[in-house]
Amino acid sequence: MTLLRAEGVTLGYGRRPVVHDVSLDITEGGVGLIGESGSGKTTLARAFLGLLTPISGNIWYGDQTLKKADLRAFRKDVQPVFQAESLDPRMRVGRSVAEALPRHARHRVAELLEQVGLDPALAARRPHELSGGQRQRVVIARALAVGPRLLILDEPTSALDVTVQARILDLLAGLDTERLLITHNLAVVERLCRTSYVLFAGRVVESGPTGDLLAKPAHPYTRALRDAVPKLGGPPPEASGRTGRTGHTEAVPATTGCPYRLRCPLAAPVCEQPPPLRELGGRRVACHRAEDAPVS
Ligand SMILES: Nc1ncnc2c1ncn2[C@@H]1O[C@H](COP(=O)(O)OP(=O)(O)OP(=O)(O)O)[C@@H](O)[C@H]1O
Repeated sequence: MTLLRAEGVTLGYGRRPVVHDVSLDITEGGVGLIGESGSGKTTLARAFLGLLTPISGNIWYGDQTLKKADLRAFRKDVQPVFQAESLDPRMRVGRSVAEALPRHARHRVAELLEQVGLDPALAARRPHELSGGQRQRVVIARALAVGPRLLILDEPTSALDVTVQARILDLLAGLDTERLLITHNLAVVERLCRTSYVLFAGRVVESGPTGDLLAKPAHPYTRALRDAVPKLGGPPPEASGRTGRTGHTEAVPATTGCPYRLRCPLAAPVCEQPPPLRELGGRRVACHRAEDAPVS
């Protein structure tokens, strides 16, 4: 049984739904949630952390819905890793990590800092006295303090330069916790997630093994994302002239039929009908024209 899973979850703010009918299992080997800004990734992450209650559908923690689950056990099992800016700027980082530990285990700060590749002597510094990569390691050490089984990582490396990013990804890949990783960068999920879900306008448009998604995107949006993201270790997006987004920001999502149809090079009259999420070649895809997509 998977530790955490969403079943037909619709989420929103006030009465406005922004995530629609998403089902997602956090399976072994890492799960990536990919999509451009505003696609609903963080909203879904908040629901998985129990910070947002679904309008409909359920988040399951083992065999219980989050509503009925033992929240103490949940908070120990599932930990968020946010961006380094979430550290209290006034607090020495050793204390930040200590606060995440149970009282009887506060002596473990040095051990946790070492686990994330930091010199324990850095515990005496405040966040602004560390590099961006070091700060992100502190955030990871804090998340590891309670011995979680699953980390939920929201853009954990997006503020870092490419080489530092690669080292943080190495660190995350070496941990024996499960992970749900949220990013707009396919190169990051390629490194850390066996399975990926692509979100567009709050809907899953494609999901399946990450390697297959990248090698042969079935959905035109996955293809656009794949062709836009900078490669790890490659030139930064500015230098390559790529944005890391799809580059088609002029067309807003359609509110009827396929949400991607106003941007889609394959759009046809059939796309005015909502595409069901269907099995295709070992993955699930919500596209009427998936069979007509060029193969590559
Ligand atoms: N607190 C909020 N109140 C109202 N609307 C919100 C709130 N947070 C997010 N939204 C809206 O919900 C939608 C999804 O936002 P969300 O932050 O989940 O997207 P995202 O994919 O994580 O984007 P990004 O990559 O920029 O973080 C957007 O339209 C956003 O404007």
